[in-house]
Amino acid sequence: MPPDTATSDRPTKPVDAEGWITLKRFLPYLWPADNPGLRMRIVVSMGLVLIAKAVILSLPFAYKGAVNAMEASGAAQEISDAAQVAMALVAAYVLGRFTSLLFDNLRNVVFERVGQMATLSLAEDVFHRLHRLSLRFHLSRRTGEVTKIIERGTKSIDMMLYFLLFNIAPTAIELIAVGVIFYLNFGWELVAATALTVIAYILTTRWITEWRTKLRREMNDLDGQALHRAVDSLLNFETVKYFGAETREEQRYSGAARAYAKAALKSENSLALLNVVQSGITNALMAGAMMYSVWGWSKGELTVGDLVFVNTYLMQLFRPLDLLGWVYRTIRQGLVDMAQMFSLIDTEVEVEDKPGAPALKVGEPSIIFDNVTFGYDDDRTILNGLSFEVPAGSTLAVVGPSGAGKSTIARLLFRFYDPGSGRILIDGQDIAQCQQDSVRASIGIVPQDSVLFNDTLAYNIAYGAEDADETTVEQAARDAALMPLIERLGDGFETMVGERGLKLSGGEKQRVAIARTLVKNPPILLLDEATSALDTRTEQEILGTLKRLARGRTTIAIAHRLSTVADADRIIVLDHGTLRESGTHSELLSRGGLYAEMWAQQAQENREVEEIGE
Ligand SMILES: Nc1ncnc2c1ncn2[C@@H]1O[C@H](COP(=O)(O)OP(=O)(O)OP(=O)(O)O)[C@@H](O)[C@H]1O
Repeated sequence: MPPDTATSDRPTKPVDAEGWITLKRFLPYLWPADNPGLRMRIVVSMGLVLIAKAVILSLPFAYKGAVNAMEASGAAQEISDAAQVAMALVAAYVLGRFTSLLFDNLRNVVFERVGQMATLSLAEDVFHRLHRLSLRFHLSRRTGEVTKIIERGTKSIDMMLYFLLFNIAPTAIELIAVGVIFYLNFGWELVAATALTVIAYILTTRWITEWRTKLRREMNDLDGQALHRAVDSLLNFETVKYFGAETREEQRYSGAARAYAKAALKSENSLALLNVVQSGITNALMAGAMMYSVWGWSKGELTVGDLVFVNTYLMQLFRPLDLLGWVYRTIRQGLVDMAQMFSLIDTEVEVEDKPGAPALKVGEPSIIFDNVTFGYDDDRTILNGLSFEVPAGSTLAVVGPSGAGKSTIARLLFRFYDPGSGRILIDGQDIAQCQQDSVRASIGIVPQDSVLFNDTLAYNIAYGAEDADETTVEQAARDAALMPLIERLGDGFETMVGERGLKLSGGEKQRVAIARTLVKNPPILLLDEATSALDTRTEQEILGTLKRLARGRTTIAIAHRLSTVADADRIIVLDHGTLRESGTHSELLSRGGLYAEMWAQQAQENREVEEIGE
């Protein structure tokens, strides 16, 4: 499987092979190695199933006995004796039914926890995995579709456990037991007829269900697409409004939703066909078996009790068999849903820690890019043999035309990707050989557009460190010059910031991002065009705060507006992924190269803007 592309359907293997693979993956959840308590619950509930089945299998004997006793004729005493026997047998029959129901429910109580725990641990596994997947996966995923896959997959596990243990296994046992009982009481003909019917039933059910599975897959895909359209459209509500595109969005959503509704209808209709075919097969056997009993009775070989006996067994057998069709369908569908979810779990993690990789230890936070070559895709190189050094405690500015690869430097430093060749060293250690968590822990970032959680200001600031207390959060807010805003807001630190922080202005969001980074207190700081989305006045204010943030830290500042980084200790100019120039602002200006050209151009633009302003 190509890395990080799991949101699409699984590759087309034969359905059975895929089903078995999924079932094998599912076994550890069914029989958790680290939880003997749950395994005991499964054993006990299976025991209860067997007891309930044994009771059920003995019932037709009582029923037959009662009917045969009622056929007694002769003296009043004989009839009265027969009535007593029939009465006792009928009582035993009813008691048996009740006992079997009791055990079935007891089994549910014992088993409930197993299903819940299996669902829980599967959901936890998927969530754990999703957050560890690479940036590439998250950039290409569709959030709505992924949540739907998880929801369907985790729901299936409970159903699968239940059906496998309490329907398929006991029904198989019942089938064998009924076969033996029929053989001992009536000979091989009835056994053969029952066996053939069951085989025909299973094969037809399987055949129709395979076809239905394809329909279901189509339906799932269309459902995911409709949900994706809805989520994407709602997330972009601002853009929709800017372009007055409400109707366009409605049409797009409606198109997807209608396609889903059509597929769902097709799937439902195919279900009706399956039910009719199944019922036809089972009723044919019922008719044959009953006629066989009547024929035997007419020849004096069988009693009325035998007719009731056969009838009761077949009725009992068909109840779970009737369900077997539904169970088979549910299991097939569950397998499809779970296969999709397991493929999410199996998505290859692009950036992995090497076994036994040490944690990055930062004493002197120097950064070295040593001949780094990198491309997001094999056919396009973004950084081409890039080398530069940022001494500990200094500030390096990275400038260059759009698309030159500036932000790519930030992503590589964070180890969102590993370089194709070359090394990135922090304090002399190759970050590709260190634990990625430790690399990320040593770097703080203020991106161009900070996205906040839909929670309180305090929550968003405290997010910088797991153990941040109130004092730390307050101090960070003060240092990030957030206090005037917080004092203005009615709920202070407890103010909700809205989805993705939309209730705050761009400058305010950047201040929250700065406060969050102050809470993290990393030795290395990355400013990725941190002020380029702001107006000039807010930019100046935030730049002041950023300078305070950068004090004492090794800083890489990626910038679009050269004036914001003119005082950096060193500036490198990137062009098409290669280092074109490097030096201080004045050195670069006097060199008259790309930097001087960009500087002159931006100065010209500023003058034009000022003239328009006048
Ligand atoms: N995830 C990605 N997959 C494929 N290509 C990408 C990806 N991210 C960026 N690129 C491409 O890599 C090139 C460099 O991108 P990068 O974001 O590093 O440029 P930049 O110099 O920061 O540009 P800007 O100043 O416009 O932000 C661009 O051509 C971009 O299209």
